Amino acid sequence: MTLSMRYPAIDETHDPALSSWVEGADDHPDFPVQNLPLGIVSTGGGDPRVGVAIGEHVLDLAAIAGLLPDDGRAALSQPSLNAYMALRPEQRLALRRRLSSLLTREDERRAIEPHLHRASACMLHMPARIGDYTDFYTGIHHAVNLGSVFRPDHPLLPNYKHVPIGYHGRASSVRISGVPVRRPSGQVRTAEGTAPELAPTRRLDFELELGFWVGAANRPGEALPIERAPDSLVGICLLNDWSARDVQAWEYQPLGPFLAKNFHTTISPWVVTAEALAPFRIAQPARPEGDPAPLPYLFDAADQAHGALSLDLHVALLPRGGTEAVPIARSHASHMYWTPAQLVAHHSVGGCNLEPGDLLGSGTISAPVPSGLGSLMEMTRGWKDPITLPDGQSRLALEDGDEIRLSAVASAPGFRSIGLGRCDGRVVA
Ligand SMILES: O=C(O)/C=C/C(=O)CC(=O)CC(=O)O
Ligand SMILES: [Ca+2]
Ligand SMILES: [Mg+2]
Repeated sequence: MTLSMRYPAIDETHDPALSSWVEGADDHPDFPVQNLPLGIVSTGGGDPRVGVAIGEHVLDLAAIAGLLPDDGRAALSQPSLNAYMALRPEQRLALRRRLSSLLTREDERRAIEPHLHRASACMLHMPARIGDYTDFYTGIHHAVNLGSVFRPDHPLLPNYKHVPIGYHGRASSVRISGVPVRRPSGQVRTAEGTAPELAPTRRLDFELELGFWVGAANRPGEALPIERAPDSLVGICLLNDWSARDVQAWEYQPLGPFLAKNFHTTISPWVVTAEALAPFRIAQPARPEGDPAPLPYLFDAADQAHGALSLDLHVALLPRGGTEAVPIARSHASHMYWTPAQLVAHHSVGGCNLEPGDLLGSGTISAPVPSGLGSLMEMTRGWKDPITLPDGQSRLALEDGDEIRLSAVASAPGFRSIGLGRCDGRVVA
């Protein structure tokens, strides 16, 4: 195996000239035939099943199981993608190639077209049963910004550049795009030195993150070497780690975030596969001069050469009562200090078994510029400077009725861009 083959290769399914017979798919910003993301959908009150997004349509894979590769087909007749995520890389690749051919070849159209549904008529469900969700802290600019508010004396703690920092999140409250986000109550202190009270959070915030879906990985007690980590990264999504910052500020020491971040996490419902991402892998930016080299278990030359992602990330706010979402931040996935493979290698190094359907959050991905901040706590410089919206409203924290929309586009010269779909959540009282 050559170094560059750790991740799926670019093949005929990424050809920018490929055209689908599905009406409108070629012009769709997120889901042209070069993407083929998988999700769980139902139509007309039917059972949830595996579907693939193509333009404004969804193809029901359970209904065309007979046309899919024999090896691995059973994984696609399930009400979740956990079995798909457990497939071997070559099985996942064979499925993608078959789907690409079915949706581009005119001679397949008659057999396939009856099983296409308009996306607007489909209900989307959680893509997988998430056994465990872990949130990392790889956005180094976010870590510096947040640290300067929480711990002005040491914004970046001395471990940051040696160990991928993370915390075990809460899988049960991860929800797909569109599910309203109820403002949580929690213990807060109104002023330093006063007694805490139980109150609805006054510092509700969002976090711009990517989610990494884990597939077949390691057995309990066995570390997964970084060289094999790419096989376990089956796809990505957008992730908004809603945060109650006043609760967080009071509760987080010494064990880290707890109730401040476990009430609701929003993800985009489509799994954009590792295979689809082949053209969008880039080198991990070189560590600044003077930063420590990662320990050997976190270092792989191929991962450094291909393990980062070329994804533009966007945040928009649709304010309460508003009709138009306002762009409030734009960042890029290359601001992650650690690659997804490094996160997997680190998570498993002590023998913790990762399972198909586990979800890893990147941590908030802020860019090192004022227009690229991935949370309100950063944009307001620690609740000091409100942001002003075009309609004259201003915000320090999110208000009831506000909606946050995350989006992302993968692009590379010579390839068709693909998107991650929607990751929206509206705050309710
Ligand atoms: O104490 C801190 O520095 C802050 C920690 C977090 O907010 C945890 C978190 O969700 C990290 C992230 O999204 O980058
Ligand atoms: Ca987070
Ligand atoms: Mg758990």
